[in-house]
Amino acid sequence: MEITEQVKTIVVIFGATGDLAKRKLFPSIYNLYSKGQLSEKFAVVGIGRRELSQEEFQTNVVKSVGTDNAYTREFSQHFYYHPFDVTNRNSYVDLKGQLVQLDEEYQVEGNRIFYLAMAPEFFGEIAQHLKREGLTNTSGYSRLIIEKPFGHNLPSAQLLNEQISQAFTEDQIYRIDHYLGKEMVQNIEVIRFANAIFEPLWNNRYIANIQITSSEVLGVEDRGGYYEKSGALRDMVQNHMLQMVSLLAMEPPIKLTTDEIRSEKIKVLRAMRPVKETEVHEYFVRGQYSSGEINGERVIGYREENNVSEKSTTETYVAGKILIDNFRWANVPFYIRTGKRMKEKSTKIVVQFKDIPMNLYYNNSEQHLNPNLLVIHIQPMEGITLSLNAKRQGKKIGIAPVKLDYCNNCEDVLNTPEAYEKLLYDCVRGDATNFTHWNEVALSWQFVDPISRIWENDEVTSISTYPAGTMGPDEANVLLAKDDFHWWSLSDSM
Ligand SMILES: NC(=O)C1=CN([C@@H]2O[C@H](COP(=O)(O)OP(=O)(O)OC[C@H]3O[C@@H](n4cnc5c(N)ncnc54)[C@H](OP(=O)(O)O)[C@@H]3O)[C@@H](O)[C@H]2O)C=CC1
Ligand SMILES: O=C1O[C@H](COP(=O)(O)O)[C@@H](O)[C@H](O)[C@H]1O
Repeated sequence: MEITEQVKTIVVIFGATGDLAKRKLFPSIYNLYSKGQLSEKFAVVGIGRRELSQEEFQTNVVKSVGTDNAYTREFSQHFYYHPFDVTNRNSYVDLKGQLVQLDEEYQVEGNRIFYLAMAPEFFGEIAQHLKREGLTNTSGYSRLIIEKPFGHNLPSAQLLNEQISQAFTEDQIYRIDHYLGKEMVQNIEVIRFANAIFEPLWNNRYIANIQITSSEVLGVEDRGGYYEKSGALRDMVQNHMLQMVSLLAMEPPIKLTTDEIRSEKIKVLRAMRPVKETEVHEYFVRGQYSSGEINGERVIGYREENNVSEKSTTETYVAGKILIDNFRWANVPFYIRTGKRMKEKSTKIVVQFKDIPMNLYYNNSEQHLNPNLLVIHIQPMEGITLSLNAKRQGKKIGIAPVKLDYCNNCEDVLNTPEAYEKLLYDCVRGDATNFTHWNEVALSWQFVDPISRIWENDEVTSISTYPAGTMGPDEANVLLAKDDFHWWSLSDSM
């Protein structure tokens, strides 16, 4: 039986009237509470500027949880609203008084988590006010959860890191990458290191290439302003995609501790071959969605979205080839692609094994055996598929592809905890393994910065478009074709 560790803490959410709090944070805290992972000894203080009464704030919490009954109302009684402008230093004194009072009332033993669910320009200032006004000085723990984006490029990330490091030490800082909270992303490590059949093959002798796709059907929605400055490279590649690459490529850690795992991931990021500015076009492809059709409905192009320039060259799609210059991965391409308004919502990893040395079954050169594929289905379906070749029934030597499937969430789709729920629980327990260390953030920016520099200086006309509802621009297919590979279809059923 799994032993549930009950935790006591106060969580201060900066940005508690925002979208992230409503859609992800309140429901996640509720799930922890209803599963008994949060004890009765917890309180949440929400910060925002708008005027809301205590009752209105608690009603918003109940609404975001989705069920209004005695239990959820009782849950919402743990929530307190404290409106102020985070740039106003004096307000932190009042907040401190409130935390001292709640600490006593809920007996949380001085444990405090400060969750920055706000625009990044406030991160440094909030951290510094928390320190100067003594809110981080407590008898329990004091931790900072920080949302993405962590900077815009390496220099801005360094500046931000310096600011928050004046108030919090590295082991108090929890930088969220919500992909690291996904069940099947966490499973990568287990699939690799708990199975005798994979690890011996997990290298350049047996693997031909690895493909990671994270495609979305949604467009930029109401985030045009943010996305114009970010684009898919900063929004998805710098963080989620490179994190998946590092989990797939890292060496087995000597122990499953936070430091050991992070240290192995950092080595991968260090070994990634830098893309020279002159080679960006050879290794990376970008695209922008034009109008198209998704699920039978017309959708507008990126340049017609709200808060997007009609001449925008911001990429909504990126495909790239990454090489890792170490003994294990020399010459094995890791292909990544991610984009908005694509054909389907899906995150998948396909490990393509090398062909067998000699094909005994077909002596005509037109017929090939399918390579073995290990597919890790991250979302929406969660599971693993292994594609093999087997004898076609009845025929003398006919070969048919067969699949061994494991579906993680087929029985109960609702049972998989949300990434935010898992990450919050990790933070209250002090487990930073699934958060990104500063060195990971810095190395990731170092890798993507030359690419964005080139793209930002490119001619306006140089961005390819792809119709919404497709799998991206054709150049992404050419990228693999140059190496005699192709993208494996996402619609491969489980
Ligand atoms: N939404 C999402 O799905 C995701 C969001 N993120 C990140 O999370 C963070 C928050 O995003 P999101 O919730 O969407 O943003 P929203 O714009 O929806 O919310 C912003 C919040 O900040 C508060 N706020 C803004 N300025 C001030 C101020 N000067 N003083 C006090 N409060 C202020 C707002 O409160 P009020 O309006 O009451 O002043 C509101 O609660 C961002 O860093 C974003 O990049 C990351 C991944 C996904
Ligand atoms: O961080 C982000 O991730 C989402 C995609 O997350 P997923 O869990 O739905 O795959 C993306 O839509 C967003 O632009 C980006 O900021």
